[in-house]
Amino acid sequence: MNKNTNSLLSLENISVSFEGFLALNDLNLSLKTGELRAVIGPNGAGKTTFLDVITGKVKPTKGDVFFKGKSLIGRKEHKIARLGVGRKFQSPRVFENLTVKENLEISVSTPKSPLNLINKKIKNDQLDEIEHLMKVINLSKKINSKAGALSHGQKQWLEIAMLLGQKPDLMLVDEPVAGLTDEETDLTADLLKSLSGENTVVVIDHDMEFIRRLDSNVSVLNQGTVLCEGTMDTIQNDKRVIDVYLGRPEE
Ligand SMILES: Nc1ncnc2c1ncn2[C@@H]1O[C@H](COP(=O)(O)OP(=O)(O)OP(=O)(O)O)[C@@H](O)[C@H]1O
Repeated sequence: MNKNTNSLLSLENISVSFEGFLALNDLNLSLKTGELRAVIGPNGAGKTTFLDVITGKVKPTKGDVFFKGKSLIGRKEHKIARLGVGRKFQSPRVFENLTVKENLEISVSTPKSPLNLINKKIKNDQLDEIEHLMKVINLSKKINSKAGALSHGQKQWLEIAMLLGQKPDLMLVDEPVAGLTDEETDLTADLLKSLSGENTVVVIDHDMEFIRRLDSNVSVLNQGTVLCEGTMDTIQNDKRVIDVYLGRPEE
């Protein structure tokens, strides 16, 4: 039974064992609809495994995951995606030889089929949606550019828009600013921040300036469990977080 009935997502007492090694160890974490949540932690803390459990890629050895009141345990990855969980991996996966517009056409087309694109069966409301998405990611001027010609940051934003086009109820975004310039990093934070409220978003990253700019609640993972949760100011002043992750400024 889902204990957190107000939550969109809740992981309850989740453990994952890889041949006896506990990558997740009794992890509890829940999210409300419309929330933006950052998840940070040292290398090997279990952040990727946490996402893998939600998407059904990894099966927990213990515990339960509830999404929209339904248990996700035992469901196949594509079924979980169909239930409304969307994931963006670290490196952008856009179609480089297609234009920005064509990439977005694929993401908003239903059912997803290249034939829909070839036949130009894009409905008016889908065209409105594409226009809206291009404004969200500020790429309206690049509408007819090949995705392959975009900067790394612009590709990341295009892929975020493609994910948005699928209208998931939950977006999982894995290290979106790795390799981005400082300016692109700030713009990515502002973009993700602007999505909260209408969208529920989990962002994993190591870049603390980026996490601060998200201005969201932060969950700190360590050794497969949640060490601390709260605002950036709260977690930055938490002795346990300083000890295991942030470190102390050099004297
Ligand atoms: N398939 C696997 N088999 C064995 N051990 C694994 C497997 N996947 C992950 N692990 C181990 O589980 C632990 C958690 O890994 P995970 O990738 O979730 O951490 P992370 O917080 O995402 O780390 P990073 O910040 O380096 O990406 C690590 O010690 C990792 O070596």
